[in-house]
Amino acid sequence: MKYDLILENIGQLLTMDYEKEGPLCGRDMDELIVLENKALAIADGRIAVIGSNEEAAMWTAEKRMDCEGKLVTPGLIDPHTHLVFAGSREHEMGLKQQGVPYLEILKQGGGILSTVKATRAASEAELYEKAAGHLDRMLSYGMTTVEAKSGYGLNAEAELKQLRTAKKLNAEHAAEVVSTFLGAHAIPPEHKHQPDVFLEEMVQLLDVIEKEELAQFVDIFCETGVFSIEQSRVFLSKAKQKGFQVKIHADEIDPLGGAELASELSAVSAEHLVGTSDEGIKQLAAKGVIACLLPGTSFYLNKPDHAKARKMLEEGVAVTLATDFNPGSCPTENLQLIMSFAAVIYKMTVKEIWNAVTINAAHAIGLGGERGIIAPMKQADLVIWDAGNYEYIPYHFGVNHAGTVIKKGAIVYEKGDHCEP
Ligand SMILES: O=C(O)CC1=NCN=C1
Ligand SMILES: [Zn+2]
Repeated sequence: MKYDLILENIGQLLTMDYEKEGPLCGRDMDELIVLENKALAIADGRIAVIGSNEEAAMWTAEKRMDCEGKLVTPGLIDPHTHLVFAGSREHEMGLKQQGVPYLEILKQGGGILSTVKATRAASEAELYEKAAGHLDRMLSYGMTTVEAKSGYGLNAEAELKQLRTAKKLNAEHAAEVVSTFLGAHAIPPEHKHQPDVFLEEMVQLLDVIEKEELAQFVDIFCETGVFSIEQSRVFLSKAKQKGFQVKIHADEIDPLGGAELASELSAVSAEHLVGTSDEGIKQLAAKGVIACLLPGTSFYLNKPDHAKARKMLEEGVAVTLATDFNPGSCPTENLQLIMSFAAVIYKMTVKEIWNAVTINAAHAIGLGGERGIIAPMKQADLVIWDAGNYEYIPYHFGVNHAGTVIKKGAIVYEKGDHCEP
């Protein structure tokens, strides 16, 4: 048969353990399937066959790419971003440098609420154009699938505007976008003294979100001065009753016990987890809740503490990593940089890191077994890296190592200057 594209002379091919049912947990994360000197063929957007270079010499295709001994991996997956928003918050850097805490800026009507003001004022077209630019950059970093949360609308009209923008991006942009409804992201000024009335308004939105298929997941910012454990429990339980899977921003600043609540509700994932207790970590492992860790955020907020990734791995938790891309607490689209932070700050091994940004990230956004792996008949989302081995990417930090990015079998990004490592 004639294939569409053949990649040959692949130095190292990371397929990830695609025969594994669920995400990799604990010590299993420190295993990596690395195939040396391979070739693969793509047809109709899917991996057709993986073989030797000698076998590939007999294959025919529209296009052949000589990977010159470079590393090829699944496309990176970012399971936690706030992609769709208007405005920016560079002015907050000065406040943070003066030691004004994140929650204090929010309390004074800044932070999330200043992004809410800009997002409410923006049109859907303006939100789309801005988010598409960020998505272009993510794609250039090798990030082929991205989760996008709402949460800068905080009223029916603006939340739906954000979610419809994300849905349109998923339909039209080369990258894939998975949506999460985070209407419970903060208490808007108009409901400052009646948070429960606001939460009920957000619950009422769930029917139209489900009808228009605008989100697969529902999330809440469970935090001091935002939403309590009890408010989070009620809100997420109502979302589950309506058929949504749930996630939770948990223990980001104060250790309220969000991880324990995530376990109680069998959430798909619990996210941030900087202050999570040892008991909370045990419960995450026991209930198979994926820990989505965001080292860029605790770095950028200059936090003295970071999520206890090593403890989580020792306890058998499934860990994934994400940028937490947002205009306030982590304004970076660069998941490769997050991989470096995970190595330095969390002391995660490079094998654990690669599993965290591929196979485990896929499971955290409902795409387990479909994305974040390279296997026959699976969608061909791949990166050819400007590097000869998988250790090089987190090691050489702060730059973009993606050479060629392939989404559904099509080349969607090619770096102009192929700089040698
Ligand atoms: O500050 C932001 O805009 C995003 C954020 N939500 C919860 N933590 C950070
Ligand atoms: Zn977040």
